[in-house]
Amino acid sequence: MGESRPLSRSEALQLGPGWRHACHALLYAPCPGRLFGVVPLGHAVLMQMRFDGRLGFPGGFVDPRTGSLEDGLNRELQEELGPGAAPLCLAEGDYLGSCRVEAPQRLVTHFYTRRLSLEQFRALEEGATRAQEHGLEVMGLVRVPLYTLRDGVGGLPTFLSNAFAGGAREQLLESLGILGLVPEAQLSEAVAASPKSPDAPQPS
Ligand SMILES: O=c1[nH]cnc2c1ncn2[C@@H]1O[C@H](COP(=O)(O)OP(=O)(O)O)[C@@H](O)[C@H]1O
Repeated sequence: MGESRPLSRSEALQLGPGWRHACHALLYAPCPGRLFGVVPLGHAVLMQMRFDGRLGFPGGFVDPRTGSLEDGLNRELQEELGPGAAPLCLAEGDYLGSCRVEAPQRLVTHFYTRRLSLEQFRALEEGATRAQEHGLEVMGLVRVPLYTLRDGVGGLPTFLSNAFAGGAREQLLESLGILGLVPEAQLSEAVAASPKSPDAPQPS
């Protein structure tokens, strides 16, 4: 994946036909539970295990020549999350930002976030096995652990050492900070402690 550069929605939509567009969304809900009765979960954040073994957000390629970005995103969400995604109907107000990447292909990614109730979030999880792409492009949904365990590595740092599709890891980190789901200092510590980070203590 080449270097990714932010650009505005209107700049993105003015790019020529040689550019492909993809929209993805972070869906989240406040989650009052505690792991082992002790560690606060904070929020449930949805990602998915993809067909290629990488983690990503629900969404996919869209064609802005045939409809709005959000039309394309909502269609992809239904294919990947099932009919339970239909009532969500993401809109321009859910848009967070866009990035362009030149290599290996000319791609613009558009990112959205939507806060759900925990009941809505659970209904999505329960319905996802009936989605058209379940077992095909989507192997299953996962919740992102937002906490860091007492060993300093378990939880978010270890989650971040997975393989991610495209710019999904950067989108996750940026939106967790912007939405205030994880304090910035804790995010930076999790990145540094992630077992694949060059700054992390390496196993001897
Ligand atoms: O969560 C993500 N965030 C950012 N880019 C992603 C994410 N998932 C996939 N991509 C990239 O977006 C493009 C579309 O991939 P995706 O597999 O979502 O489309 P599709 O479902 O229409 O086949 C690919 O270049 C992929 O690398």
